[in-house]
Amino acid sequence: MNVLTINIKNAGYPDNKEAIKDMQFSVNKGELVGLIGANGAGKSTTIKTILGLLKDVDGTVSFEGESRYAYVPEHPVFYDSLTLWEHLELAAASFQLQTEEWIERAEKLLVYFRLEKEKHELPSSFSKGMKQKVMLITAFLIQPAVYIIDEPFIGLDPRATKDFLSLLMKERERGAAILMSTHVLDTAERICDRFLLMAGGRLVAEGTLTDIQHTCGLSGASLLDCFDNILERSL
Ligand SMILES: Nc1ncnc2c1ncn2[C@@H]1O[C@H](COP(=O)(O)OP(=O)(O)OP(=O)(O)O)[C@@H](O)[C@H]1O
Repeated sequence: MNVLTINIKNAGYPDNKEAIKDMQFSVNKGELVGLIGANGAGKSTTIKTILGLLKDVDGTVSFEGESRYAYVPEHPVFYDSLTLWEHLELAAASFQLQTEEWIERAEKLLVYFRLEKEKHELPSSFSKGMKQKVMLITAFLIQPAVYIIDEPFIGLDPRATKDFLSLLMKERERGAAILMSTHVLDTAERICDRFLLMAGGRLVAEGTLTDIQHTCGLSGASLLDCFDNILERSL
């Protein structure tokens, strides 16, 4: 079942209205889809389009029914005067989560990501990885139908990456649909069900690793080798 469906003729910015073109794809319930592409390929623009942040959009983005989504940005943003816990309270209030339920989940998530001691501190003073963890905790707290995650691996240490991935897999088992942009192709290759490869603002290949290997005639090749091959051909 499609939870998120994108059908974009073009989208972009006032001075670059066609930053992405002809993007059609969907993300299904319980599916983890990797959005892959070199710098400037159009991944963030695709995500901004899905989030409704761009004015210059010719096309449609639809979420199934009342599906709620959580967005985890690459660069975390916080309210300067709110503590970590107050950020969680704000998220819980915005999504009208049941008090006892969210508090129990929040406490567990803080322990899981080893931030329980910093509960009443201001995230604006946290390290990069700690800030990223707060974003992840907020998203996992909401338990949305769709996760949109922009490059999650850069700030996280190896243990936090492992913990994040195991929670993400649990969310997928729960039925969450996940769209995740990343440059970390070996991890993406290991965890994603399907890939969307972008270059020059367009989708240049999509499917499972086997589909993509088939597209470039490189049976058994890594995602990185397939991606290089496709990029060379699309130049
Ligand atoms: N605010 C903006 N105004 C005008 N053009 C922009 C803006 N942001 C991005 N672009 C252009 O849109 C295109 C796609 O950029 P985008 O940020 O979506 O790439 P990306 O795949 O997310 O790259 P990266 O991996 O570096 O984050 C690029 O040509 C870029 O120059």
